[in-house]
Amino acid sequence: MSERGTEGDMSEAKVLVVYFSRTGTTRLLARAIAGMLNADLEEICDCSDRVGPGGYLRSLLDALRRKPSEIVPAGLSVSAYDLVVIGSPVWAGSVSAPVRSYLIENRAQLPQVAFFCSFGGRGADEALRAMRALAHRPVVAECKVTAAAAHQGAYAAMAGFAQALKRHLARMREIEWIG
Ligand SMILES: Cc1cc2nc3c(=O)[nH]c(=O)nc-3n(C[C@H](O)[C@H](O)[C@H](O)COP(=O)(O)O)c2cc1C
Repeated sequence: MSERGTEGDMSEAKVLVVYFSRTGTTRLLARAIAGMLNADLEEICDCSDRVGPGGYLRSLLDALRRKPSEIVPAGLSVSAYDLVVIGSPVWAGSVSAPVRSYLIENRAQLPQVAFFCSFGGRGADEALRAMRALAHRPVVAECKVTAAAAHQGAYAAMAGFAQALKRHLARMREIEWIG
């Protein structure tokens, strides 16, 4: 499912924010960062039933087994963007299965990447490490936000993350002009 950003002061850099969210927390963060970067937004939809206790258990097992899940093919092509920002909930101290699949399926076409995750209280660094390893490329910036902070609207970390990404994109533009 995709939503288009509007034109603004970041109009020269094309940014896509992609995320998976089982219960809405990572979606909150994704919408916030997409707004800050005037980016397009795409939700990863997977084909497994992840609702309720059964869905929780299925998600936990997928994560423990480091098993990618079947996902709906992406609607927006990552190769059309200068930067792709990818967000995942932390599952069992790692990346969620749908984001694992997305990274595996799209990594050959990925431009520059940045990652964020939402989590209950532990395992965010490991999840970000797993995302880095799956992407097979250097990462511009990373951000982790607890679910509690996300639901309180505490987006200071996301604002700092967005600033770092804007600075990076501005530097890239300068290098292109000089080159
Ligand atoms: C299967 C499963 C495993 C989880 N494992 C962890 C974990 O290892 N560490 C943690 O801090 N939170 C863990 N959580 C909590 C989620 O990371 C957290 O609630 C997150 O913000 C949910 O994002 P979402 O609402 O976008 O799905 C887990 C949640 C699920 C469903």
